[in-house]
Amino acid sequence: MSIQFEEPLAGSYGVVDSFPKDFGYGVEEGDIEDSPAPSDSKPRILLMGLRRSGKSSIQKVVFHKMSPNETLFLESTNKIYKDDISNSSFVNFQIWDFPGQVDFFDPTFDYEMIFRGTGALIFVIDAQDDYVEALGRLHLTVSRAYRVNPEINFEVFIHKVDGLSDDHKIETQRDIHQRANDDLADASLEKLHLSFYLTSIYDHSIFEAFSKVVQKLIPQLPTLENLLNIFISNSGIEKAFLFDVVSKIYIATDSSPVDMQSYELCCDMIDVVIDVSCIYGLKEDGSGSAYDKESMAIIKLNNTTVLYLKEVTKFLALVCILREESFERKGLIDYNFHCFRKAIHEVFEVGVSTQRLGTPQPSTPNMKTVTHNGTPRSAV
Ligand SMILES: Nc1nc2c(ncn2[C@@H]2O[C@H](COP(=O)(O)OP(=O)(O)OP(=O)(O)O)[C@@H](O)[C@H]2O)c(=O)[nH]1
Repeated sequence: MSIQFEEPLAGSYGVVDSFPKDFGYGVEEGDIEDSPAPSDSKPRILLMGLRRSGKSSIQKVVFHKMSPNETLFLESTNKIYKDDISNSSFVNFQIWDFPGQVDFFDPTFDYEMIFRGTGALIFVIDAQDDYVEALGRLHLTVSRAYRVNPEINFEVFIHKVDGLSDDHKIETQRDIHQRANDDLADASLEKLHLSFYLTSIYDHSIFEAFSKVVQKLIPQLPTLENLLNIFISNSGIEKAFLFDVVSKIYIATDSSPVDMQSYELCCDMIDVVIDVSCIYGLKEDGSGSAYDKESMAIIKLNNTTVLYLKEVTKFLALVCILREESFERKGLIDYNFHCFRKAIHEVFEVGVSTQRLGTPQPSTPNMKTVTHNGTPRSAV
């Protein structure tokens, strides 16, 4: 079904007719990267950690739709595995999966080059294992990386927490947090900030954590949040997520708190829509796409909640949660959505024209410009 351009209904809800003209996008003030760009210059997210901590599993589950059980059969990674996911996803970066122990003293390992082009370094710690060695490795890795590039976001995934009780999870997080920060303080690296997440591939926590990591690398995030806030408050919507359809990570949401259940509901909706579309939505000869401009879905739950999904760009979908009574104003919601969608496209078009005009690109974080379909593009 195509997007409708209905007249707004009169009522208590306003109409989003004037999105701010200044979307907050622009080239940030900052230094221009003066070091030579590495040949492989897409922004990077590095996945590091001890052997068998779960790095490859995370990458396969989040970006390649591998089911968690299948990861049991993954073989150990022996060399750096570069995964370029930009063709299928909004998220235009490379994920580098490192083999367990990286030897910083190995002369063939050019860690300076690697860290220079890195946006985020995710260090995975197996919470089901003794983590003393992992903490030592974490310290060595982040302190080296920080010296090369202090702009990297350092993210620690306390992983495999599906095996732990709730109390044990909290205790483990507290302990790891404390020890890691003590090590940094001892090395006078208090300015190095570590963010911690409890993750597991057996639930949505890994997608949530990855969402937060990616969001920090999107310079337009405040603008997107602002647009979502305006959209939901004028449409009687309770919560809205802007999803990268392929990975199911959300690249932005409105500023009300995210509860895990709502996020899971929206993820499940995307799965249902794509699965049904793959089975019944393609042409008879199998051509066509499971997700395109026409993609939209409405699911009414038995608790008077409605889930509403609509296409925003080739890679992005908006998924909203609202009450049945608010959905009676569907015309208004669709009109507002139309304005919202237009604004999102404009946000990303500014990026393209800025780039065409040859405006200097900022150095960090590494995703500063975007292509037409909203894909951030490296400015390294
Ligand atoms: N219980 C549990 N097991 C997990 C989780 N994530 C990964 N695993 C398991 O951990 C084992 C190791 O996973 P890998 O992804 O191969 O680990 P890796 O860090 O890439 O290992 P190397 O390639 O040797 O560095 C596999 O048997 C996975 O099934 C998780 O969230 N929970």
